[in-house]
Amino acid sequence: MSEKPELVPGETRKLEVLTAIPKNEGVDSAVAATRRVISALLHAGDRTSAEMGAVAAQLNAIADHLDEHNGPVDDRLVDMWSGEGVTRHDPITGAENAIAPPLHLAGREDGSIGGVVTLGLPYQGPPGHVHGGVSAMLLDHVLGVSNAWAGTSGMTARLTLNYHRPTPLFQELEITGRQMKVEGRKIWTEGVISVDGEPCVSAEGLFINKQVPRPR
Ligand SMILES: CCCCCCCC/C=C\CCCCCCCC(=O)SCCNC(=O)CCNC(=O)[C@H](O)C(C)(C)COP(=O)(O)OP(=O)(O)OC[C@H]1O[C@@H](n2cnc3c(N)ncnc32)[C@H](O)[C@@H]1OP(=O)(O)O
Repeated sequence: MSEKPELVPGETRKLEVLTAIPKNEGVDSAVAATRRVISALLHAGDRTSAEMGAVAAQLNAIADHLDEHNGPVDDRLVDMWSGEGVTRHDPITGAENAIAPPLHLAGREDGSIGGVVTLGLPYQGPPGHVHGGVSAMLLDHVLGVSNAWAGTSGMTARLTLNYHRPTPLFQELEITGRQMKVEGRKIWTEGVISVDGEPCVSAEGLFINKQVPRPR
């Protein structure tokens, strides 16, 4: 068994960005524009059918153009799982994933990781607040990356969530995670979503050290 909250003295890992930073060019800016579209379409129901029909035609033309120039899905999968691609496609931090908020994460010298994100309308559950399943998704990922940062990763076997208070939309959320313990193949990891230092959702995960092979 090894306790893993602290790095050993002298270890050289420094604060390090664990997710790709959007470069605001090329695909990153196209994805950012798509996020705007997703948000703008919410409650756009008071427009006329003709206006929205024209919007649908434009969006379909864009999708047709992208599909035409995309390689086969098997090749895209291989690219996603090599090099920088690993942090660019996931649905939480991925700069090239329009459904990612996106959250930017950094590893810290004390062995924890963290990041901030502000969520808007697409992530709403209770009025004006974040959907509980979205919080679960964010925390599952943050716990998974905490494991990568600590050096021993696995698949989520069990995720326990406690919802302490409603998590607001449109306010900066701080999300942190830390690997707590490794025992054989079992990995215990914890994380929290806070606002102004007050916890909104906390998570405890049991991960099992097993990797699904990367496509190649
Ligand atoms: C330098 C740093 C750089 C960092 C760069 C950053 C980039 C980071 C890149 C990438 C980060 C990505 C982050 C992603 C995060 C997302 C995570 C997910 O979404 S994972 C998908 C969802 N999870 C699944 O789909 C699992 C499905 N389940 C399974 O595959 C299996 O059930 C599995 C692997 C969990 C276990 O199966 P078995 O056959 O390998 O092992 P068995 O023998 O069943 O269990 C082992 C032990 O664990 C216990 N166990 C298993 N499941 C349990 C459970 N649910 N509750 C309690 N105990 C359980 C068992 O009782 C057993 O314990 P006993 O050894 O007997 O003591």
